[in-house]
Amino acid sequence: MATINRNLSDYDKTAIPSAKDFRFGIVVSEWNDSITDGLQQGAYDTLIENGVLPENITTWYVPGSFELIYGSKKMQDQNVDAVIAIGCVIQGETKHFDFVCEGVTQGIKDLNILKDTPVIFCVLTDNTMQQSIDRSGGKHGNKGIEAAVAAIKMADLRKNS
Ligand SMILES: Nc1c(NC[C@H](O)[C@H](O)[C@H](O)CO)[nH]c(=O)[nH]c1=O
Ligand SMILES: CC(=O)[C@@H](O)COP(=O)(O)O
Repeated sequence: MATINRNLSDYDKTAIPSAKDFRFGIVVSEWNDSITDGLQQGAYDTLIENGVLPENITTWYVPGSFELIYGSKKMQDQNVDAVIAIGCVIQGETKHFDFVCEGVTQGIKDLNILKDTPVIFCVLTDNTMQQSIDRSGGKHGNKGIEAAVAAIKMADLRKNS
């Protein structure tokens, strides 16, 4: 289902496990920070709304989305129950977009395989800035909210599996 057919901020609050005992790491790319700051705020607020204590949320910043791989790897070692990797990659004039998107996708996938702390992929890969605006608190909701919900669910699965 395409994003335009659902709002990224919508979720069933009755279907979220208790998150009060969980610790979360958030790694945020500074590239396109007008977008990633909105994604981070959405994720942070959603964690708090679902019972996570502020002192149990650690937030780090990295230069760009490609550095989310290393930052998330180090965050996995910080005694957290899940990591949220936040970035915004926007198509430019060259193929660099393709390599950054593929690299960060594969890198975060690898972290989910190699270590036992889930890393949530909250990376926008958009054609235009407007698409990013629409998905970071605009008309299509906030992907940071979606990512925080996924992080809570995966932390709960990790605890119970
Ligand atoms: N063009 C975008 C980038 N590019 C930078 C890379 O992510 C990386 O920081 C650089 O290649 C040095 O390793 N990053 C984004 O997050 N978003 C972009 O649109
Ligand atoms: C995703 C990128 O690295 C891209 O925005 C850089 O722009 P350009 O392809 O014009 O160099």
